[in-house]
Amino acid sequence: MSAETLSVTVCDATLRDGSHAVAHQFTAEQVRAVVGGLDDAGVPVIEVSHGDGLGGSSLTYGRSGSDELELIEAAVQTAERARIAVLLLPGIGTKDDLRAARERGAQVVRVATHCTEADISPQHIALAGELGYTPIGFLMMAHMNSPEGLAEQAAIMAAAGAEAVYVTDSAGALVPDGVSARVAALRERLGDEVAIGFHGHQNMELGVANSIAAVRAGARWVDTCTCGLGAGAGNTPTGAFVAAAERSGIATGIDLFEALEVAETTVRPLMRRPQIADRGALLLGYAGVYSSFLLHAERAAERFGVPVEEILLECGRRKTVGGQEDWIIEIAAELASRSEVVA
Ligand SMILES: CC[C@H](O)CC(=O)C(=O)O
Ligand SMILES: [Mn+2]
Repeated sequence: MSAETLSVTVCDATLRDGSHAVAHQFTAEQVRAVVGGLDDAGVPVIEVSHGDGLGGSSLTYGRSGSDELELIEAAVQTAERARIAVLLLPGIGTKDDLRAARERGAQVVRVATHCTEADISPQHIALAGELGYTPIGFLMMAHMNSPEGLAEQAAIMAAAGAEAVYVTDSAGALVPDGVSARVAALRERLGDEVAIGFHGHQNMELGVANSIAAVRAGARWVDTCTCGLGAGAGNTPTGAFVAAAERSGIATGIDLFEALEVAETTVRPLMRRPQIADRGALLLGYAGVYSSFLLHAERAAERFGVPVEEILLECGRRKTVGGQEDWIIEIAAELASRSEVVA
């Protein structure tokens, strides 16, 4: 296939992954402004949910400032062309959450599991199909499984009815070769009936390069966030991806200049800190730690008076996965008591 014929569906996840970066405090007014701008720019799919997916509002993951169903409804009412997507992690979100979001007009759902636990997704994927969603599988922390192992997991999601399955680099730990190998393995295992997606994080500043590598290896869905707003150092920035894709002969259908306009006028003013790969964020990628652990680790570091880097490196050594946010506190407490013993 020549590079000129490649085209991808971009899902802008600013209003979901970006929710981590604003402590889940998006308002309906902000959702309308962001969705309006992205829709005008031609972004075909826009994801809106708590950062940890439907039902994520909790003490463990952080309480939402606004009811996420109202945010989804605001997005649906604003979008003229774009489809609104939601994220669901079985065990955090429930089947009732899936039904409620569908009633508010969400059309696409990504059912997310750890990269070795696709077997907890079939009932949610099947229900999503019955409800009329486009069901998509989302294999998180993809660096923690081999290409072949990940392909086996993807096959479970595909058999349940997923129309696409994502290689999700939750920790921003993959380099382009690792992305290509995983996408190629899924491609070979799933054939042409099921599309492959890629979701990247910027912890080692490879979001755009990894996304282009994914497309070259056969991915046809790519996740981005406007201004990169997302967990850790953020996600593959929408503007940078659209520009690099255009220069690489990959069609996104998105108007670069309009995407940059919504970035500068609507999303950048919402940012609480710059999305950069500073020491903590970079170590997430290097140590292979879930991007959304960064803010939890920073809070624990302050509370226990220990270096955030030590917490993150220990999370990496323990191979922590999503849902184990409470370990961050435990690790910080242990580090603090060890340093007391030394003193
Ligand atoms: C907790 C859900 C998580 O933020 C999903 C995601 O975007 C990822 O794994 O990268
Ligand atoms: Mn993410």
